[in-house]
Amino acid sequence: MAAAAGRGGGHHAGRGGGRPHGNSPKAKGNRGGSEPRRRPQGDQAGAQRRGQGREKGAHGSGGRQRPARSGPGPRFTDQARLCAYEAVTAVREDGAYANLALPPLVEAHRLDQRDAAFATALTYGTLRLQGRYDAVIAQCVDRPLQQVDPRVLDLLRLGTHQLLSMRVPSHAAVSATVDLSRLVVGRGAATFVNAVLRRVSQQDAQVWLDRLGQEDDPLSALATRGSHPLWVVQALRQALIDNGRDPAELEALLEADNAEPQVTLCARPGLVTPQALAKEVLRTTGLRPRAGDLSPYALVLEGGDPGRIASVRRSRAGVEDEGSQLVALLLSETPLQGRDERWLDMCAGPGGKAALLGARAEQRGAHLVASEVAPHRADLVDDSVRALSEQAVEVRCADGRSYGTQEPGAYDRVLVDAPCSGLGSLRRRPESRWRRSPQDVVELAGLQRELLVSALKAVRKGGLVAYVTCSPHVLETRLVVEDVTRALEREGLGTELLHAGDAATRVAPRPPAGADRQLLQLWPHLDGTDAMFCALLRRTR
Ligand SMILES: C[S@@+](CC[C@H](N)C(=O)[O-])C[C@H]1O[C@@H](n2cnc3c(N)ncnc32)[C@H](O)[C@@H]1O
Repeated sequence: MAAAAGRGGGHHAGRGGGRPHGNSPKAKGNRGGSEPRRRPQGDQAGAQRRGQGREKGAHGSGGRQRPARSGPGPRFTDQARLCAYEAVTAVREDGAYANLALPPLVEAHRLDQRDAAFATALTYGTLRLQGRYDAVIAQCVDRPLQQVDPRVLDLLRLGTHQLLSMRVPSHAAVSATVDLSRLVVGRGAATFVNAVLRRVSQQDAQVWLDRLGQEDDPLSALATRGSHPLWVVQALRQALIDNGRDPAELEALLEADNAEPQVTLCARPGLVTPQALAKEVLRTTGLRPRAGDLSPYALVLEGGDPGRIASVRRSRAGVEDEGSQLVALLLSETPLQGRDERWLDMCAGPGGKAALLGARAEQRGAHLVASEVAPHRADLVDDSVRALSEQAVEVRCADGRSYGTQEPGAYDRVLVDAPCSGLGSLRRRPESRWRRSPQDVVELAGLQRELLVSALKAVRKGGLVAYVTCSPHVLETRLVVEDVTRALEREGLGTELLHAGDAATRVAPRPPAGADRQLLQLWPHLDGTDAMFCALLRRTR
């Protein structure tokens, strides 16, 4: 059914019967039994970059990794803004992901820490608030934005972000963007950018916000001001209502999506304690982290580069949102009657939850199969669990949909962290809101149903399944659970929906905002986490 990805190939029950993984040198090496299980080279962050480099995004910006003025002649002095421009353009032209495109650009432009932080804030902020800025810019140009050279529009968005959302003095924001325009597009563009940004700079951010969307219906106005596509705003409103919340929270939710998330670490149990990790963070970064609210293993930092922390580099700790930590713990910490030895993470890549579950499995004498369909993401899982023993965690490359038929009733606990629209993690993926469409949600909802069916068949009677998404969209959350449990009931497979809110209250240092509900939904504006969803199901028949 599955191919072993790097570890545990020798004791894999279905090895060789499914999706081949022979292209991976690591998998080959392990099959031959000659490669050491723990790879000696490389840190986690570096390995993630290498792995992600095979995903859409990094290769898209491959042609941009050289500073535009690195050849003969004077080096353009404002490398930070040039770097941000190249990142934003790579996102627009090549479909790159900002989080993958930016690091190699920062390196290529040889930015120091301060400039790297500036370029990152400028790139991410510009992409997140692009909808709002386009509405501002549209009021300052005398033609439809579709008729503006897209490179010039990128420059105008970058300039507008500096003017309205960063602490850059107006004259500096305008003149620096004009200089950049002259360099990357030409003189004519620079004159145009100068005229438009001067108009933008005539009002402050609040005046612009008050002016935006005045002639629209209230939801469209909110979408423009909050810089989200209208269909996303409608879906989020529906999700709030579906979870018994006041739709008036919508504005706060959109604003939370527009804020920079804090850096959260997970001190993987048995590998490093939160206390020891906190000391290490202080020593390495000078920052004093605070304990998490929702996960006993979480530490929250105001900033800093987690790649510098040795425990992170050695996979004893990882960068992981508190919401992600909490939902993994809901699966591992909810009491179970009978055997509790075989755990499955069905959609494990890149491996944050697998590492936390694997750490708990190791402490409890259980065995985790961390399974992922995409070979390069299975490699990332392998990297993320490398501090754990081979007895505790086995990484496989397999389609999660096959477990229900290939290994029925074999597992005691199963996590389905399903591929989803990601509408719950818009803070982290600044461009994703502009890329996704309602059609994506419909397509993903089909796959999510198949994966949950497979999980409920793969778990033994009395066993637990956690169905998780990083989206609050009703189609990807409650409706998946309801449809699947109803359909399986007709086949004679019974399930009981446990109270995930109560389970969260038992696990989390502070109960999340939605702790009163059976289906747990976390919220960026209330919990400070991604909008993770978790349904906890026990198989009864
Ligand atoms: C939301 S991510 C999982 C995140 C992961 N659990 C973590 O905490 O790092 C969903 C993953 O499911 C994988 N996936 C997509 N289709 C799949 C399938 N049919 N079977 C197994 N995994 C699949 C994707 O490649 C992606 O890595």
